[in-house]
Formats: sequence, structure tokens, C-alpha cells
Amino acid sequence: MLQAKPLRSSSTGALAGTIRVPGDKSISHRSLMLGAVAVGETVIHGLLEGEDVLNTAAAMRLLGAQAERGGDGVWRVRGVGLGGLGEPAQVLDMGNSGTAARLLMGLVASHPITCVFTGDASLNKRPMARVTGPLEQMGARFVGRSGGRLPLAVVGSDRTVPITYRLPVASAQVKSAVILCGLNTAGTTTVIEAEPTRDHTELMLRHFGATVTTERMEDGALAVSVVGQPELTGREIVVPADPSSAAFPAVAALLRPGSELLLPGVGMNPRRTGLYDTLVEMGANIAFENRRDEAGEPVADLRVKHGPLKGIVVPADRAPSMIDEYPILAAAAACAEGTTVMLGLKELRVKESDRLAMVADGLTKCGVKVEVGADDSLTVYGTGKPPQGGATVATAMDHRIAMSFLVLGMATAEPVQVDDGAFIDTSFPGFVALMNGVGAKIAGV
Ligand SMILES: O=C(O)C1=C[C@@H](OP(=O)(O)O)[C@@H](O)[C@H](O)C1
Ligand SMILES: C=C(OP(=O)(O)O)C(=O)O
Repeated sequence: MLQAKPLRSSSTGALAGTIRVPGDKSISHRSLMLGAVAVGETVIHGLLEGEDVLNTAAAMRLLGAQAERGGDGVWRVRGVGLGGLGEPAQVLDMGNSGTAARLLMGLVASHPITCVFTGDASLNKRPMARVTGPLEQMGARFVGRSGGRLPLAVVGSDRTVPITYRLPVASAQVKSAVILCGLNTAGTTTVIEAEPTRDHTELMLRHFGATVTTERMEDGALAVSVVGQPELTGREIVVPADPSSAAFPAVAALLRPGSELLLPGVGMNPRRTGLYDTLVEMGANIAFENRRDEAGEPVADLRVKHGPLKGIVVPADRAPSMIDEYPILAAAAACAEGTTVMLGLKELRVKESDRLAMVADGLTKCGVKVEVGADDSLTVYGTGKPPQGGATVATAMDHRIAMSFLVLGMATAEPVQVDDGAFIDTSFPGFVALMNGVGAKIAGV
């Protein structure tokens, strides 16, 4: 159990400078997992060294791969080859990370080994039936307490069968779990998604040499297929800066008069950029400079300048492309002029915390008028004036809630305190120092 770390954020002047945002969390997890089942060495530049990803690295070592940070800051993974993962001698503790738990359950399910998965108090509350269901159809078994929550033992099989699976929720984690089980399954495994979710698994599998195809169905859904049992070869990977982490300094710069921040090399995969589209619609001054491709992923340097924001309606079909960014969007909306309506937020209820409830409670405490709809929508009534602040906000082991309210505190009349900033290290190590380095005033309490 981490020691709680209360933090307070006070009103700042203009923010100015450059922030090198750490590597993309989704891509970092996948690079360690695929490197571990490839033949030969995978060299990873810019791996996120946050706790979620370090837990994945530890798990891959327990499963038999080598995964180490070199003195040059570059990570090297020596894989065991597809099908070669061995039974871990210890419980796989995935900490706070849903991505690590769900993707790894898929990857080990097609091996004749038993792995016990657990997590922290937040992860052990999150639904796992969404992955155990399809993995059972493929031939894996699960043993655990009722309700489909961790801790769970995965009893894998080397005789898994390919399936065609239509996602009941828009989830890249579920899509990836099925594809990763299909990877070591003879035949072709297909996942059908009605709404496009992040495609880092598909892109990286191709990079490692697998055949992954995407086909549009008559009803507009996408069918993603992987041909099982390819030869995967170790690769070089360059991890872009995480657009979900960049969202925090970006919104901070938008909110503080006179600010200008440069955020170099931020991932611009179109399945991840919903927040930036939304902020631009709200009137944000963001320039996407020097657009380029780095190791198969589009990136750009973001130059963000302060300017007034106006409230808008954010459609439900945008949710998959900005699913982790609603808490920080809500902070921006609280400082905008006019009402912002965010539709289709049901999935926010099963993240590290119930983010819909946590955001609504925290904003209310800070003097912002909000409404949560029965349809899982969130309406934030911005007045164009700084919200009051002056409250302590609960974070419920959720890094994004903590960072969102610390950014809000830069713009409120009185400081905002969060009850625990310790979980920020899961996704954005160095957040406080980097923000203070460009002019923020965040301090321990
Ligand atoms: O595949 C991934 O790397 C992720 C998918 C999303 O979760 P869901 O698949 O549950 O929507 C997102 O919230 C999470 O932070 C990372
Ligand atoms: C939801 C998140 O991550 P995970 O599902 O991996 O815990 C997140 O980082 O916001």
C-alpha cells in the first residue's frame, strides 16, 4: 500500500517552456508483451517508466522473458518465442493497471500454464468477465471468486480455438486480450468492433511480423483478424509521448493567461486524439507542428497557447478516442464560457475509480455546477470566470482524477487540494516537477 500523498495546487501566472511528456502507456505495455513473445531482442526507446508499465515488465520476467533497462535509458527485451511463456513461480501483481491485467490474461491464456493475477484495491474491483468470457470460449479456464473480479487464476491451454467475437463494449483492452490469445492459436481469430478503439495492438503486431487485417463490415463495424502462430521477430520500438498525459499540461496552458507550452513528439494516432479535436472545437489555440511518423505511429509537436474556451456538446461516438481524457476535459469545461455536455460516459464508471462520480463530486466541491444524467452524461456549467476552488478532492486511487484537479487548481480563485497524488506515478512519473518547472505551484501538504 502506498503512503497517501496529499498535494495542493495554487493559482499560477503564465506557464512557459517545454515539457517532455513521458512515453505512451498503452504502447509501452504492448512493446514489453510482444517483445517477450518474439524471437530475439526488442529494443524500446522512450518506454514509460511508470508503475503500471514496470509491473508489466516484472510480469514478463516472471513468465520467462528478459526485460531490463540499460544504462542508456533504453529497455531491452529478450523474448522466449511465441508459445514459450513459462509458468510463473509467483502471483502476477498488476498493481493499478487494467491494461496490464487484461492484455496479459489474453496472452497467457493460449499457453499450458496456470497464472494467478491480482492487483491493488482499485484494480481488484474492476470487471474482468469482459475478458474471461471470450477467453473461455477459446478454451482457457478461470478460477476465482464470484463476480469476475481479481484475484483470478488463468488456467491456460495449448489447444485454444479461434473465435469470431463481437465486442459488447467499446474496449481496446478486450479487443487486445482476444487478439493476443488468438496470436498463439492455430487459425484466424476475429474481433468485431462497432466503434473504433485504439489500434496499437494491431499496429505493433504488424511491426513484429504478424498478419493482421482490418475489414469494414456491411453495418459499418470493423472486423480485425489475426492469423495465429506467426513467427514474431524482435524489433526496434520508439514510444511516442503519451497524448493522454500531454492533456494535463495542454489544458493547464489553455487555462492560464499568457501561457505558451511546447510538448514535443506527442502521439497523434487518430484513435487517441478526441480530446484535442474537442479542445479545438472549444476554441483552443493548439498548433500541431512538425507532423511525422515515428516507428509506425503518427506524432506531432504541440504548441499550446492560452485563450478563452467555450462550452460545446461532445458526442458519444467520440468517447473511445478520448476515454481517459474526460476528467481533464471536465476541468477545462469548468473554466470555459457556457455549458459543455459530454455524452456516452458509461465506461468511465469502471476505470481506476468511478470517474463520472469522482469528477462530478470534485467539481461540485470546487463550486462548479454539474449534472450527471441517467444516460451517463456529464453536463458542466462554465461561467467563463475562475471557479471558486478551496476544497479537498477525493481521488480514490485514480491518477487522472488527481492530475485533473491539480490542473484545475492552477485556475481557481482558491487552491485545490487532492487527498492523494501518489498514484500519479502509475502513468506520469515526474508530473509535479515538470509542471512546477514551467510555472505551476503544486506542493505537498
Ligand atoms: O488498451 C489500452 O491500452 C487502454 C484502453 C482503454 O481501456 P478500455 O479498453 O477498458 O476502454 C483505456 O481506458 C486504458 O487507459 C488503456
Ligand atoms: C484507465 C486507465 O488505465 P488502465 O485501464 O490500464 O488501468 C487510465 O490510464 O486512465
